[in-house]
Amino acid sequence: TRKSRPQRLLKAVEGKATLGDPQSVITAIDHFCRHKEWAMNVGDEKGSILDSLVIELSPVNVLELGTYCGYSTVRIARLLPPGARFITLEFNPDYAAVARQVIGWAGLEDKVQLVEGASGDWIPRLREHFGVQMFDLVFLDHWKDQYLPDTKQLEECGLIQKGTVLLADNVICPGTPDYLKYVRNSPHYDSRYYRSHLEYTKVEDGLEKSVFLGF
Ligand SMILES: Cc1cc(-c2n[nH]c(CCNC(=O)c3cc(-c4ccc(F)cc4)cc(O)c3O)n2)ccn1
Ligand SMILES: [Mg+2]
Repeated sequence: TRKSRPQRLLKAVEGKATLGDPQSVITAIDHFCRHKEWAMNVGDEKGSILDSLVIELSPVNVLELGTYCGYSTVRIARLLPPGARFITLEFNPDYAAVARQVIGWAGLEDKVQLVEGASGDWIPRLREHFGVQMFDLVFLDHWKDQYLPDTKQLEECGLIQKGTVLLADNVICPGTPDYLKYVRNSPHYDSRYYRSHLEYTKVEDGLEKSVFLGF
């Protein structure tokens, strides 16, 4: 059967990128998605905003919801300080299989723990299973209707604490209206919108950065 889009994206990485060079993997994926086939990676424009926030935060414990092909996983992992811990959750086994190879091609497999399964099932188990107490940064990029319930579950499990930064992709397109209303109206979050565009297009989209102020 014909290869899937993630598999074709992986072929583009293997054909163009240099093994062990994260930037070349990022460049190869952006080139493929801009000139060959669009794919739902965070992309280079929003990716640069993500980079600057990761550099500024220098987080030790990072959670990503929605690995997809591992593009944002590579963008984040390449900037983490030594000894940082990065867990990324992927629901779709085919996406996860491609992401493992993309992350491996970037030489970042030792920095990332890719966990397969639904966010709702894994969040309550992250502390006892991975020994993580709280996250400094959570990148939300999975099913858009899952952003709010998963944020509430992370709060209830104590994995979001004072100072934790939530960074949400696609708050305009496809849109996460209930999540946006929650973080913007809650007295427990200081929220800010970084205006940008839907990856590889001129359509408006952006990232919402929300700092938890504690209960
Ligand atoms: C752990 C866990 C993980 C997941 C999970 N893993 N991977 C995903 C993918 C989610 N991402 C998207 O759907 C998405 C869509 C668009 C888009 C599409 C079509 C358009 F026309 C315009 C925009 C753009 C984007 O940037 C997106 O990120 N979900 C799900 C559940 N549990
Ligand atoms: Mg996205």
